Formats: sequence, structure tokens, C-alpha cells
Amino acid sequence: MSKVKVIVAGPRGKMGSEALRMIEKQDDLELIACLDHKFEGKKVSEFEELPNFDVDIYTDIEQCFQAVDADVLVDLTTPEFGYLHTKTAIKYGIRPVVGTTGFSDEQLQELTDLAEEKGIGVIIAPNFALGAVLMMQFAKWAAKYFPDVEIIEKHHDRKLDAPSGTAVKTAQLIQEERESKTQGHPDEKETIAGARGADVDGMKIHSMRLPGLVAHQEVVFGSAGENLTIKHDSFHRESFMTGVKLAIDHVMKLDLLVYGLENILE
Ligand SMILES: NC(=O)C1=CN([C@@H]2O[C@H](COP(=O)(O)OP(=O)(O)OC[C@H]3O[C@@H](n4cnc5c(N)ncnc54)[C@H](O)[C@@H]3O)[C@@H](O)[C@H]2O)C=CC1
Ligand SMILES: O=C(O)C1=N[C@H](C(=O)O)C[C@H](O)C1
Repeated sequence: MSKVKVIVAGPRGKMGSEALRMIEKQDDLELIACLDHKFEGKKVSEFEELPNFDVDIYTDIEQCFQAVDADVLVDLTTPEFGYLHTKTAIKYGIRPVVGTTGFSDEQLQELTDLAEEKGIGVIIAPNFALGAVLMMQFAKWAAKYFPDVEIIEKHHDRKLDAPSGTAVKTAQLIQEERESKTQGHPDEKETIAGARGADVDGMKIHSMRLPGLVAHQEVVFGSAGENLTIKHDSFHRESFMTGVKLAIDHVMKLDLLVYGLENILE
């Protein structure tokens, strides 16, 4: 059985290091290089906190792609570099599996078009935790009966993007199910800017950032005399790894871009 050859971008990060630990446990995956913004020429094994992989760290993506023969790029970096890495990987015919969040709609469209033009598989998943994917699907279903909804997402205070990719994706899924709707009192006024949260088509998204949190979301639906709350918690980043592995396996069979893990779950 030939192994899927993987590059991980962001190996020293919270998610990237967890992805290395996941890859170490798989018989059918091989880590062949890492991409970082520093430590050019060092080996992953030189970092005590990382698994003992004898593979090189590159800081130049083109140099990396030319030096090694990769099947998949797993990107867990920042919105700016995640987008650049994904675009470059598609051009090189390397299949991106992207967990990085914070891409704009325009960037997602551009990557979708590029993948189609190249006929190459890409998976961009705002959340790899299977429980979170189900939470989003349940929320979409509930929106059919409860059009009034607010999303509360809570994350660690090192997170760069707000709202979270998961909250944005949840709002998009709900939008597919409900008619556009303004919520709250028609004359409501914020006496402190931002009090009512971000607005997506009348839906409010509230973002909390605190030390101690990992990744949590509540989708709260309201109707006459009742509330329904759909809630998911990731307490550890291991929660995302089943989805990362699933996406690596699946991306090898795709020839277009898929946005959201729900589209590859059977
Ligand atoms: N889809 C999902 O299930 C999940 C997605 N995320 C997303 O993944 C991304 C990473 O999250 P964390 O690991 O928590 O962040 P982190 O800050 O711990 O790690 C990011 C890593 O990227 C590296 N980096 C920065 N610029 C780079 C570049 N030019 N080339 C290569 N590496 C570079 C940094 O050195 C850092 O080690 C974020 O966008 C976050 O929202 C996080 C958790 C789950
Ligand atoms: O930055 C994080 O931590 C997470 N980011 C993703 C998001 O923006 O939704 C997924 C998960 O919530 C953790």
C-alpha cells in the first residue's frame, strides 16, 4: 500500500503539532516536510515538544513543493498565509486540506474556481470536529422551524479571526434554510457599539475570547414560550483530528473544492 505523502504548514502551532501527533499514529500517511515562517533547514525532530520526524522545515513554499513530491498539504496557519499556501498548492497539483479559518467569500470563490480549473481536490473545513459538524447540521434543521436565532461562539484568546469560521459557516447553513429576517425590536439601538453582536442577514453572532477556553459554540433558537439551544464543546484539539484524517483520505478522490466536512460525511 502506498502512503499518502503529507506536508504540514504550521507544525509548531496548537493544531499543527496535534496534526503531527495524529500522522505519527497512521500507517497510511507519511510526513515528508513542514512549512513554517522560520527555522529554515531545521528538522522537526530538533523540536522537543514535537514528534520525532526526521523531516525538513521549509520557509519558502515554492522551494518546498519543488524539493519534495507531496500528495497533500495540510494547512493550519493564519488567514493570510493559509490562503496563499492553498493557492500555491493548487497550482502545483498538491491537494490542500485546510483548517485555517478567516478566508473572505471572495477568496473562497477564487480558490473554488482555481480548483475547478485545475481539476484538483481541495477540502476547506472551518471545523474538523465531527460533533461540531453535527451541531451545524442540527442547527440548519432547527432553523426550518425556529427562524429567530443567535450564535454565541467562545474561543481561547490567541484566536486571530472573529467571528469564528464555524460561526460563519453555521450562519450560512441557517441562511440556506430560513427566509431573510430582521431580529429583535425594529427600533432597538446600541448604546455601546457592538452590544448586539455581528449581523449576518439579521442573525446575530457573539464572539467571546478568554484564556482557558478551547472552541465552543451555542446556537440559540427562540420562539413563543420556548428556547432551543444546540451546543458543542471541543475541550482538546484531539477532537479535530478524526476530521483531518478523514479529509486527507477523501481529498485524494476529489477533483473540486469542498467547503465544509458535512459534504464528505456519509
Ligand atoms: N478547522 C478546524 O477544525 C480548526 C481550525 N483552526 C484554525 O487553524 C488555524 C491555526 O490555529 P492554531 O493552531 O490554534 O494557531 P497557532 O497560532 O497555535 O498556530 C499557527 C501556526 O502557524 C504558523 N505560521 C504562521 N505563519 C506561517 C507561515 N507563513 N508559514 C507556515 N506557518 C506559519 C505559526 O508559527 C504557528 O505555529 C487558525 O486559523 C484556526 O482558526 C483551529 C482549530 C480547529
Ligand atoms: O481557532 C480555533 O481554535 C478554532 N478555529 C475554528 C473556527 O474558527 O471555527 C474551529 C474551531 O472553532 C477552533
